[in-house]
Amino acid sequence: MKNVDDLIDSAGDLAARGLSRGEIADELNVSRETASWLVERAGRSTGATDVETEPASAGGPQDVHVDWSAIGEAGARLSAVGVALADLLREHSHDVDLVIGVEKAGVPLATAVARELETDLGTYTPRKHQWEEGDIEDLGGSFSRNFAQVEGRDCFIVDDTITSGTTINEAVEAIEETGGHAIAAAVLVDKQGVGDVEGVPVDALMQVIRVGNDSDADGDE
Ligand SMILES: O=P(O)(O)OC[C@H]1O[C@H](OP(=O)(O)OP(=O)(O)O)[C@H](O)[C@@H]1O
Repeated sequence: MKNVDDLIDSAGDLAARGLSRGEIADELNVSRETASWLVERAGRSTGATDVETEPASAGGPQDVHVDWSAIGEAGARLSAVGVALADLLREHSHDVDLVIGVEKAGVPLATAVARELETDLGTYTPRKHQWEEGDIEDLGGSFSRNFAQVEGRDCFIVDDTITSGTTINEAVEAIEETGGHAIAAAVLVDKQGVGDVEGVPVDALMQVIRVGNDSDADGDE
């Protein structure tokens, strides 16, 4: 995807296929607010009338779409990026023998990291993946039984992006609640500048730092 028009078209296609705002946000790696804004724009350009709308500021939501498909579509590139993420994580410990990938996009990256670090691999599915309706806070995430279990073990966490920080927070909490211990996390791109979650360092190969204040109503950037 090269520009916002491509994103708007994709959001419109996904909405037409019946995907929810949350699913569109997942698919396009943007926040839910941005997904709603994109779908609204797609509806305007096609004249569709069955589009849910949410208020958006005149300039649209402040978000950054991360398209890392050039890495994800080629195994060799994915492996190379896995080496870089592993190198970040090695700074925190040489004794960790479990890497937890956050479903879905974090898992292929975690697989590459686990291979590089010669560790076991586990996966965590965030609660939002099980959400259909009702209060998302009533749901819990889950660790797949097809992979290594986290109880009693130190581990690293790997994901692709941080947008709000919700998922990485949830993953750290879930690991601790399950009896594991998160030593550090690494992602490709951190849009939030998380730094750490409850004392667990969070590293990123790239940080997105917005410069200037656009239409920021608070004028505090
Ligand atoms: O910091 P947050 O606001 O929580 O957003 C970041 C999360 O959102 C994406 O997952 P998502 O479930 O949307 O997509 P995926 O299933 O393709 O990984 C991304 O892979 C992170 O896990």
